[in-house]
Amino acid sequence: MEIFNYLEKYDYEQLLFCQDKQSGLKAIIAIHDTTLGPALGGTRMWTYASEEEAIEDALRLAKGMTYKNAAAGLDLGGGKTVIIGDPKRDKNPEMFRAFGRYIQSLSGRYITAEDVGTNESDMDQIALETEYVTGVTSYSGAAGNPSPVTALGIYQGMKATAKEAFGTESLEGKVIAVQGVGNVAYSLCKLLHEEGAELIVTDINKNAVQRAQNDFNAKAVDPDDIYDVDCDIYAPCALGATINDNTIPRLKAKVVAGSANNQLKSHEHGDILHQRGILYAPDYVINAGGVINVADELIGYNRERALHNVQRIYKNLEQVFAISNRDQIPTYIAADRLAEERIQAKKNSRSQFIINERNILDHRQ
Ligand SMILES: NC(=O)C1=CN([C@@H]2O[C@H](COP(=O)(O)OP(=O)(O)OC[C@H]3O[C@@H](n4cnc5c(N)ncnc54)[C@H](O)[C@@H]3O)[C@@H](O)[C@H]2O)C=CC1
Ligand SMILES: CC(C)CC(=O)C(=O)O
Repeated sequence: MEIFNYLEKYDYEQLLFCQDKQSGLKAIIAIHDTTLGPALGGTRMWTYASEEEAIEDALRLAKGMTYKNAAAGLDLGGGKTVIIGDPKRDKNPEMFRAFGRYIQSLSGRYITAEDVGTNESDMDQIALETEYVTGVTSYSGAAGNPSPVTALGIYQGMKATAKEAFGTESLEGKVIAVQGVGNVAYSLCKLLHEEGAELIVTDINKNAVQRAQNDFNAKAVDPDDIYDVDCDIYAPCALGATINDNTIPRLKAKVVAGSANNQLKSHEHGDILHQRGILYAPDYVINAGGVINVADELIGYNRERALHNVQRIYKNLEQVFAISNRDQIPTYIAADRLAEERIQAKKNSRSQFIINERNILDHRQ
């Protein structure tokens, strides 16, 4: 990868490599855009096939956070971290403390939270070294695990999408295929089950599948079969790029709405969904619940306010669908326009975030 070419092409600000031999930390922090404020985005720990794959993931996820935070109306820019390693085998507290010191060295330009492979205890370790971490449990007024709130946002967004596609927001009796039943999707399945939806689930983790079968009467299929099942809604809740050339022709659903980041392998797959009449709820609009929740920590966490703000996802999606219908464009382009307009408006008066100006962190208690 020609790194500077890539950074220039998609207008990234910063890419940092952080290494700590003693703890085994190998982290990549990508900061995409801080026009709206400090970059907030989670830390993913994953076993990447190569360093290049890890860099690409960090970059793509960071850009997604810029758009997510902008579309959600947050005064925050976009960034993300990936830690290379197996979260089940390679984690240790010192690793997250070392990572926390690297975050601290950025003086607030980047704030972290959980993502795939990391949890509240990891954030608590980071918090021993830096205040620029959210989703922690270790002090009063902490937001804790964002996943259930992300799930609530997906549920709201799925209802808005169902209303647009089926003429009713009710999910009762709808058949919903859920790919990956981890932290977010387990809570999502609970809400869907309570509303009377029929669930078909898959996961590479057999225990996760078993739990969904026991708790929600879900039907289970093998991981690769989830694309072929007869369903109304496909909910990708595992990793990215599952909407691609191989899977689109197999989808029976009328709606794609789930929590995974970067669901479209590339932009053209958003065009193909549009052409096929499959309504796509843009990933970074529908899955903003977690970041809305942890961002509230920055102004003194109030759960009631955070949950109230998460309800905005319903309206944000209605706005995306209205732009898409008005301009006859795919929903992913409509969402990009919404986010880019907000960033551009701010860019007219200022650009990068620097710590010694008034910003969201001024409210931190
Ligand atoms: N946790 C949060 O609050 C947020 C999460 N997201 C995104 O939502 C997605 C899920 O996040 P979490 O639930 O936190 O992660 P998780 O790690 O708890 O759950 C992901 C699940 O997907 C399964 N999985 C992985 N590859 C699979 C495959 N090929 N087929 C079937 N299952 C597979 C895993 O075994 C795991 O159970 C990720 O893409 C994440 O970036 C987005 C916004 C916020
Ligand atoms: C998990 C969230 C709190 C932040 C994030 O990284 C995301 O929304 O993808």
